[in-house]
Amino acid sequence: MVYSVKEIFLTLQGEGGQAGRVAVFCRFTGCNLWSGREEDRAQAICQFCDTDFIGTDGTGGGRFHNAAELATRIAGFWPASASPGRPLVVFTGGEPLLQLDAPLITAMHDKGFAIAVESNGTVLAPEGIDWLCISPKAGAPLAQTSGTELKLVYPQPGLDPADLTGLDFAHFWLQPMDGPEQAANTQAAIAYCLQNPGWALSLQTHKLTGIP
Ligand SMILES: C[S@@+](CC[C@H](N)C(=O)[O-])C[C@H]1O[C@@H](n2cnc3c(N)ncnc32)[C@H](O)[C@@H]1O
Ligand SMILES: Nc1nc2[nH]cc(C(=O)O)c2c(=O)[nH]1
Ligand code: SF4
Ligand SMILES: [Mg+2]
Repeated sequence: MVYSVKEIFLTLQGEGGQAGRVAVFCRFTGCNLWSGREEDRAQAICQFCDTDFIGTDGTGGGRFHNAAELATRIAGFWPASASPGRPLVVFTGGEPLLQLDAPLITAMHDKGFAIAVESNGTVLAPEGIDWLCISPKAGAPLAQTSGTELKLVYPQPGLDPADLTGLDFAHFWLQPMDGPEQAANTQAAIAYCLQNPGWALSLQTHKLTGIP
């Protein structure tokens, strides 16, 4: 398997239940719900994406010819330190489950990494993911109905949070949709959580702090 990677970087997980934890982010190229080109956004299934996932030209990006090569590159971003903690990689994109496979999961575990994934849930996840975050999209079929956390970008016309609470997740987050209505969306998400305490607020803390 050749892996196409937009970028690899060390940062703090900004969102969800692991916010604040140091992680190596590996952002795969490509998504099944949008081409990534601005001229296609209005026709895309997912129209609010905040991410550039085209190409392999980002920091640490490239084409990796096997799992060992990519795992070695990812592990190289973890700091050598007196307090190394448990290394964590977050596979995202684009849609990471179009590329993440069993050999890469095994290669990361062999290097001592815990594996987190950010997925839109349209593709079934392989075995062995330690922290699976699913973020459903209105108009896209949800195939992966279990995981660690469900993180719903809110609001999405046609996707009511109440229709998701029966799914098999340990945590349910509402994440305000970033964009021109970000302030109003944040207030709406807070109001929804206050009336529906099964949901908690996820802020994109990396944007608040200005880190990647
Ligand atoms: C860029 S996506 C990549 C992973 C995967 N394709 C997905 O959608 O879950 C990473 C996370 O950012 C969220 N996200 C994307 N655009 C957003 C926006 N405008 N406001 C808030 N969250 C957003 C997604 O829902 C997802 O949870
Ligand atoms: N710091 C930081 N945290 C994140 N959590 C999910 C992200 C993503 O784009 O998948 C993301 C991201 O892009 N940066
Ligand atoms: S599914 Fe994820 S990566 Fe794809 S366009 Fe939507 S938010 Fe962006
Ligand atoms: Mg992001």
